[in-house]
Amino acid sequence: MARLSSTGDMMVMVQMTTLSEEDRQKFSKLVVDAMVAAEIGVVSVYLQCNDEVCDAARPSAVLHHVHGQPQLRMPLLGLDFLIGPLSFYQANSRTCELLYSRALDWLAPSEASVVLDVCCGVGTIGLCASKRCRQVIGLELIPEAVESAKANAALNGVKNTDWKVGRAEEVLAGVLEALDPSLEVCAVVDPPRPGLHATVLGALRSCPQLSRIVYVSCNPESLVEDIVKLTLPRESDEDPFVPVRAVACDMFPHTMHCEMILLLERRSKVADPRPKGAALAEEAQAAKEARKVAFEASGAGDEACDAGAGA
Ligand SMILES: C[S@@+](CC[C@H](N)C(=O)[O-])C[C@H]1O[C@@H](n2cnc3c(N)ncnc32)[C@H](O)[C@@H]1O
Repeated sequence: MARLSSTGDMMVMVQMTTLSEEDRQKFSKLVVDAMVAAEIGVVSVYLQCNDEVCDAARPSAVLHHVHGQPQLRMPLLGLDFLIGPLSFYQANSRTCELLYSRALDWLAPSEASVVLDVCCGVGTIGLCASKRCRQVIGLELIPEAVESAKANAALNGVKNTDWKVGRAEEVLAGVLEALDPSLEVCAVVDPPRPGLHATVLGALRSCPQLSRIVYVSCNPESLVEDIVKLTLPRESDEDPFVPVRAVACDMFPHTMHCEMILLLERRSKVADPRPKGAALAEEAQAAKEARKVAFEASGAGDEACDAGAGA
């Protein structure tokens, strides 16, 4: 892994199989000497022991800091972020600024609102939002990233943030329950490729204080699945989200991949652009589909078929 800051500084993490102490020292010297001699701005080098057959090391993989700074400084939208080798950071710093600016413009938090930063990494989006809102609450799986988020808040003099380490699917419901019900809430979600856990989608959808979601996604397939779960009308709740606008963001130029930003708002807050008759017909059809899906999921359909077969 090589990570380049806009300052020209670079962090490098080299994976190797587990070596004896003596061999590791020799290998480390070769790597560091070569990188320093190359004069390409390497200011931090790590070795990671990975005995797997793929490059995704286990979270418990042993890490050795063998040269320079333990963290890399990444300036972003007027703030500074210190990041370690295990934390996620957007691959393209220039496009990342465009993406976060657009995401926060669409989120448009009021000064009185709480911003949830779900899958917050080192806290970049939440910290960039912190000046515009009352409080930021970040949720993140990787402990190193949460420690960086806390350190980055302190580094930038930001005091209105709270960071929770753990799986969003285990932490979010408790966070929402603990919120003062009079507060307005909006959320940025930026999950990994598989998208959000169903529990997270359910908690977001059923939180009445939550008026707006900005979904940042690196995988259009899981994005679509999650948007359907947030927006499909159901008989049990009156105010689902509706997709309002979306834009693709070329985070990975010269590849087939792109990042998406999608804004969702509560249906009651959005004027329906469809002609009235068409809207009613579409909703009746959607409700019919939803009833069919619920009926099939309950297994009642199978029982009916079985009964029919036996008759
Ligand atoms: C695409 S990255 C986005 C990070 C951050 N928002 C940013 O822009 O730098 C997704 C983040 O979600 C975290 N993550 C993955 N699964 C998670 C889960 N179940 N609950 C909370 N965070 C999770 C990853 O560790 C990673 O930091």
